[in-house]
Amino acid sequence: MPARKIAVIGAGYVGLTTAATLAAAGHGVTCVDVDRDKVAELRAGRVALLEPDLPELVAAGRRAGLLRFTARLPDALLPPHPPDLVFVCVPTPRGEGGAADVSIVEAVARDLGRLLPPGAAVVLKSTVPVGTADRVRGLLRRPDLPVLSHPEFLSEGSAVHDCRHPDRLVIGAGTTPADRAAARRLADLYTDLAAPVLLTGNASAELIKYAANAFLAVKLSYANTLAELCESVGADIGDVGRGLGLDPRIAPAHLRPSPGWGGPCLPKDTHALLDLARTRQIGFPLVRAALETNDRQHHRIADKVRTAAGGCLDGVRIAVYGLAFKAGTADTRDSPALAVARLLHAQGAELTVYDPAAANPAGPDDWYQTADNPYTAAKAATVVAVLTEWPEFARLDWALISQLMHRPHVVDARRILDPEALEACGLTVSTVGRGTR
Ligand SMILES: NC(=O)C1=CN([C@@H]2O[C@H](COP(=O)(O)OP(=O)(O)OC[C@H]3O[C@@H](n4cnc5c(N)ncnc54)[C@H](O)[C@@H]3O)[C@@H](O)[C@H]2O)C=CC1
Ligand SMILES: O=C(O)[C@H]1O[C@H](OP(=O)(O)OP(=O)(O)OC[C@H]2O[C@@H](n3ccc(=O)[nH]c3=O)[C@H](O)[C@@H]2O)[C@H](O)[C@@H](O)[C@@H]1O
Repeated sequence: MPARKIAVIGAGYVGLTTAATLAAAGHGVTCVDVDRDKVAELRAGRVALLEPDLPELVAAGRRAGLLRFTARLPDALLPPHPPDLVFVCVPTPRGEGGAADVSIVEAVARDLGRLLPPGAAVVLKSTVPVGTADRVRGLLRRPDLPVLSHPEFLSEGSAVHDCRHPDRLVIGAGTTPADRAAARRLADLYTDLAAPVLLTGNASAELIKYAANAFLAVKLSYANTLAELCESVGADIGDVGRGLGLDPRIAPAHLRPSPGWGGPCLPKDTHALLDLARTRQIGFPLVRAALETNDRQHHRIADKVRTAAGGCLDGVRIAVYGLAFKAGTADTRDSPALAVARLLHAQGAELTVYDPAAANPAGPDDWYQTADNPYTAAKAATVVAVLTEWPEFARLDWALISQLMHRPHVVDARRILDPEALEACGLTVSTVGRGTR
C-alpha cells in the first residue's frame, strides 16, 4: 500500500479518529477544524474526547511527523501538502422536519472546488442523505474531482478499535473512470484490514449508512417493548435477549433494554431516513414506530420513578445516575438520560445528577443540580434513577447510599445492579425488563 497524502476536514469523533488511524498506518495526514481552540489543544497534544487509545494514537502520529493540525483549510489543501484524498467529516445535524442539515458539507464542497489542486478525490465520510454526492459534484464545479461516498460505522467509546477492526468498508462512486480509479485508490488504504470492501454506487453507499442506523434503532425499540412484556408476564429480558441473540440471524448486540436509545446519530439518522422515504411518498411505519416506542420508553422509565416515589414527584428529590447517552462516552447529545430527567423535572421533581464523565449541558436555565460524586447526589433523595450503564455504579457502596437517602428506592433502567445485593442493603429495586411473577 503506497503512503498517501490525506486531508481530513473536521476533528471530531469521526475526523480525529480517522486522521490518527491513517497516520498510524503511515500516511501523511493534515486535519483541519474551524474550531481554533480545538486545533490549539490538539497542537498542544491534548485530546478532549473520551476515547480509549485516541490520545496515544494522536501523540504517536505527531511524533512521527505524520499528523498535523490546522484551522486554515488552504493549509490542508495547497502545496506543500496537496492531498490525494480529502475526507469530509463535518457535522450533519438534524434539520427542519427531520431531514439532515447538510449546509456544512455544502460549504466545505464550495471551498474544495475553489482550492483543491487537480488529482485529489473528495471522500464523504459524514453521514449524508442520498443524493448528496451528486449535489457535492455540482457545488465543486470541478468535473475533474471524483466524489466518493464512504460512510463511517464506528461507535463512540470504541472509535479507535472500530476504525482498526471495521466490520465492512463501504465505498460508493460514480460511473466515470476517474471515480472508479479513485474508489480503488481509497480501497487500497485498507488492504491490511481483514474487513470486506463493498464497492457500490454513491446512492447505495449513502443509503447503507441510514439503513444500518435505523435498523439498530428498530432492534433497540423491539428489545425495549419486549422488556415491558417481560415485566408483565414474569419473564426476564436478560434471558430473553440472550436466547434471541444466540440466533446468528439476530445477533446479540443492541438487545439490552434501556431508558431509550439516543446519542448524536441514531435519532437524527432515523428521522433522516423517514424524511427520505416521505419525500419519495413511501411510508416507513416500522421506523416511525421505533421512534414512537423510544419516546414511550422515556415516559415508561419516568413512570417507574414516579411509582417508586409513591405516585407523586412534586417537590420530591431524585438522584439521577448518568447523563451520557451510554457508558464510555462523555457525549450527552440526544441522551435518553436527559430525556427522562426532563420528564421528571416537568413533574416537579428536584434533581441532583451525577455522571462520572459527562459535562453539565443544562444551560442557563439550570433545571437540575449536579453532584461531583454519587453519594452527595443520593443525599435526601427518595429515588436513585440509574439511567446510564456506567460499570462503576454496580460497585458503589449501596449500604451507604441507602442510609443517605430519604427513602431507599432504586430504579435500574440499565440492568447493571444486582437487585438481591441491593435489597440486602435495605433498598427496594425496580429493574427494567424483570417480571416478578
Ligand atoms: N459520532 C459518531 O459516532 C459518528 C458520527 N458519524 C457522522 O460523522 C459526521 C461527524 O460526526 P462527529 O465526528 O460525531 O462530529 P463532531 O461534532 O464530533 O465533530 C465535527 C467537527 O467538525 C468541525 N467542523 C464544523 N464545521 C467545519 C468546517 N466547515 N470545516 C472544518 N471543520 C468543521 C467541528 O468543529 C467539530 O470539531 C456526522 O455526519 C455524523 O453523523 C458517523 C459515524 C459515527
Ligand atoms: O452513526 C453513528 O454515529 C454510529 O451510531 C451508533 O453508535 P453510537 O451512537 O456510538 O451508539 P450505540 O452504541 O449504537 O448506542 C446507541 C444508543 O443505544 C443504546 N443501547 C445500545 C445497545 C443496547 O443493547 N441497548 C441500548 O439501549 C445506547 O445506550 C445508546 O443510547 C452505531 O452503533 C454506529 O454503528 C454508528 O456508526
